[in-house]
Amino acid sequence: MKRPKLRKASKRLSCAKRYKIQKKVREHNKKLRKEAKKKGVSKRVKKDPGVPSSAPFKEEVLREAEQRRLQIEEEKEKKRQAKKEERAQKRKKEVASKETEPEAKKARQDENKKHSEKRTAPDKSSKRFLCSELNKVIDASDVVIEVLDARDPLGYRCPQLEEAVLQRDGNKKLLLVLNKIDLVPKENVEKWIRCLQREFPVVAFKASVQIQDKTVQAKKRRIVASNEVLDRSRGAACFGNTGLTELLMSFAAKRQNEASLRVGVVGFPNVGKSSLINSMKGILACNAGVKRGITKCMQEVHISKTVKLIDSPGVVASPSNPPASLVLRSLQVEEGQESVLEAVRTLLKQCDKAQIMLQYNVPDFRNSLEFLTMFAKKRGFLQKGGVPNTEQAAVTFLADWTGAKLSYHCKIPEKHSLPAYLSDITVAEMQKGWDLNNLTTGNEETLKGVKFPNLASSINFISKGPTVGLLSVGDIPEERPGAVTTEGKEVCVNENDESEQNEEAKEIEEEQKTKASSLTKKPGRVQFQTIPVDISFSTAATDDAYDFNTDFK
Ligand SMILES: Nc1nc2c(ncn2[C@@H]2O[C@H](COP(=O)(O)OP(=O)(O)OP(=O)(O)O)[C@@H](O)[C@H]2O)c(=O)[nH]1
Repeated sequence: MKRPKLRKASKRLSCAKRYKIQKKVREHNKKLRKEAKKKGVSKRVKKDPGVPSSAPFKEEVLREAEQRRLQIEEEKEKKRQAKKEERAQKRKKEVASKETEPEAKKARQDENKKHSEKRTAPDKSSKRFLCSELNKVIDASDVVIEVLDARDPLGYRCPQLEEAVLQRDGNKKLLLVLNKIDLVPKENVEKWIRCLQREFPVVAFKASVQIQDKTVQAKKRRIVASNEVLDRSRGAACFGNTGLTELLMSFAAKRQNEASLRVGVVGFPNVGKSSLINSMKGILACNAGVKRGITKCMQEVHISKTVKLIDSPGVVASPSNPPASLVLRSLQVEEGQESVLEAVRTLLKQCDKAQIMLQYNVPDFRNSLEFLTMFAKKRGFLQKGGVPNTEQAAVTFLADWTGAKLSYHCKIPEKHSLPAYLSDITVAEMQKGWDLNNLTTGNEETLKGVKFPNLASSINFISKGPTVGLLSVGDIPEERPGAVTTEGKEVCVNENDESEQNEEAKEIEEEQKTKASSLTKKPGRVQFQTIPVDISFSTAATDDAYDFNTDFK
């Protein structure tokens, strides 16, 4: 009898055949892996699952991880710097050996070098280039406007710049513009105007920070279809521009010169030079922004037939200034000479801790790292696994201090004396030619229009006095990449700063101790720390601060 046919073929195999197939599959996979290795394709990295929210001591674990990450980064940075130095030394040796080569060859090489230098464009970010551009602006100007940040007018003054303007030929006039007055209490602004007026004419100014269109056509279009709500917002409003324009135009009209009045706008980086020019022109003629050192070259902008404004790069601050001044007025963070975390530490030391806690809505902190960790959480600056991004927090914090938001103010010096380069005669000379009555009424109108923060919501900042600037290209040392490290920072220490330096050393030591202790801890054991930490990851972190400026009636 014939057996009925099965519907499906059986999967049963002889062992020999099964082993043969398995062997073939193994060989095929091996081949694929080999090929991938040759191409450099590595295995997919497993995703970090992070710390689960239910885990006990999540805060401590995250903080430890962050501190470990920072230490690893620091070590990497140190290694990088060491390599750079090694390379620089090698280069030096090479140069030294070349010097011993025959004279004729050397001369030929020099000639080639000269040619190539001529061909290559100058490095626009170099301090020497910025300094030479600034000098060009001073030379080309009839009137020089020194822009000061109203939050620390004394700190933003540069004696070397003022002296240079007074000493140049052509009877140049110097005018002080107190910018960003909307970030300072009114009574403080008034006192500063009175104080500074003893030396030079002062104009109070609030630049518009929302000018966007770049062309004159766009400006016309904007006027036709203006959005009332937008234009009346605090940022878009500009005060003091009409007064300053009239002042310059009346000065230009009094001159017996047909050429237009050239007005150089100078000051430290991010003080608002470009914003001032844009506000006076009414369009975005110069690039402005929160980033420091945007302006690299001089730029002329006609604001009327008789007046021409010249934008300039920021004054180069001398490394001999106190660290707090350098943090706010030099570009050392942008140039990589100082880490942003260190800059924040220096800055925090200048302020009242309680006011910082109130302003940023954070609980008490022991050091800058702890502050930044809490600040990062408040703002929602988190990395993978919920680790607070302290670096981003530091950048934001620093931008607040130099940019357009944070309100802080400095006290006016009790005693006033003229600086060495100014005499009563020079002061009188500087006041000549200006319509001073017009200037006073213009300032009064500006002060009436601007919405000021009140004293209670403004941070009390301790000014370090005028900042030393480098005005002569010869004073600026040749820049060697990576030559200055954070540890080897060249800072002039005067007697007053000594105690500050000791404090700083203590703080660094404390921070390092916390790092070291967290690293030596045995895995699985969590140590208790009595740090008040806010664990609410509120999305409205920045909104819950009480705004003292708003009338909630
Ligand atoms: N609140 C406020 N912010 C201002 C004012 N003027 C300028 N700013 C802001 O300050 C920052 C710097 O302004 P810029 O005009 O780029 O400063 P700058 O001096 O030209 O800067 P550099 O190009 O670095 O030399 C920007 O974020 C501006 O929005 C002001 O009157 N009030």
